[in-house]
Amino acid sequence: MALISLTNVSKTYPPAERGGERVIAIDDVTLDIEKGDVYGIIGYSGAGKSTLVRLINALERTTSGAIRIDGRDMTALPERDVRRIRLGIGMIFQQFNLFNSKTVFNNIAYPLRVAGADKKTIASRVDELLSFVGLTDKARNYPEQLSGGQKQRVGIARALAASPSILLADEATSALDPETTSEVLALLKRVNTEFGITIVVITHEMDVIQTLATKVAVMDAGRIVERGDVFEVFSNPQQASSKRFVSTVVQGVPSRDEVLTLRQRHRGRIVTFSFRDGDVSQSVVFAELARANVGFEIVYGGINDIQGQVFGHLTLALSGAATNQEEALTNIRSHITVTEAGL
Ligand SMILES: Nc1ncnc2c1ncn2[C@@H]1O[C@H](COP(=O)(O)OP(=O)(O)OP(=O)(O)O)[C@@H](O)[C@H]1O
Repeated sequence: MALISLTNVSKTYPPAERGGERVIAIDDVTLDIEKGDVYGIIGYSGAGKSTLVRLINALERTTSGAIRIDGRDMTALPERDVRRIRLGIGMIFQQFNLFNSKTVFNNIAYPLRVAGADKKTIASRVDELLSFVGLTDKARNYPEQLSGGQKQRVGIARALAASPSILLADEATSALDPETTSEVLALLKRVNTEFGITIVVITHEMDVIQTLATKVAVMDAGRIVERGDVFEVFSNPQQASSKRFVSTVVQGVPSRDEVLTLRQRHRGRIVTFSFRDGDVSQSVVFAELARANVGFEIVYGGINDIQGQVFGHLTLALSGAATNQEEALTNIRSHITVTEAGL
């Protein structure tokens, strides 16, 4: 049984003004997240990612459909029971949402106090968490005395205080610089592997997906348009909208504007070859081009590594007779994916 299970979930908001349209933020989403998963939710701004997470946390109620946490339907339970289940779900945010008037110690202690834990239990649990996030020496400091990365580490410690089985992370590293992002991602990885906590991460950052997520769902206009293993979805997206989104975050795919510039610079046909671990080597492409007497220039490219599995894209401007180019591309297409750049 999935730890988090959404069945035909929809969420609509009333129109912002009289006579306006209702906003369909989530549109008939069915999704299973298994215990131990790190599930990435990605997609353009406004796709419905944050709403989805607020529904999982029951901070908002669904318009229709069921959300089960460990088999219990949150949408059918009274508020008292929902509150108890919510204690088992930690949450971290882009802007950290710490209490600025409380010390680091008291921020982390807060959920334990709300749950009615005694002083001794609180002290030992907070010490344990401070040590886990590497901030033992900051216990008496206030949030404003901390760097962004340190604040997020406090956020993580606070989210873990009540020993949740699920951690929801809404753009948790988007306000951090790349180095600090790596540190926080490494910490989240440990949260998953050492404590077995299931993590749902909303992000628009490739780093987060690359280093942390095991599975991913791509959202577009309130729907999940594609889902699955991270490497599969990123190296070979199937749906037009996920192709579009993925191409904006992976290395090596020229954007539409870049393709326009490439077309101004090069007269020939411009094609992108996509390689994945386990495919034939790039030398097959060059051999087929040479065999058909097709000239080329390498005009764009890049490699992506997703937890040890590699895929990449190479864009070439071709020259030579059109029939020769077609013959070479037909042969290459039997080995790897070939797309006309910009399509
Ligand atoms: N409380 C609300 N009232 C009305 N409309 C809302 C509300 N919350 C979200 N929406 C709308 O629902 C849609 C989905 O919003 P949501 O914040 O979930 O998207 P998102 O994918 O998280 O975007 P972002 O990446 O920008 O945070 C948007 O059209 C948004 O305007």
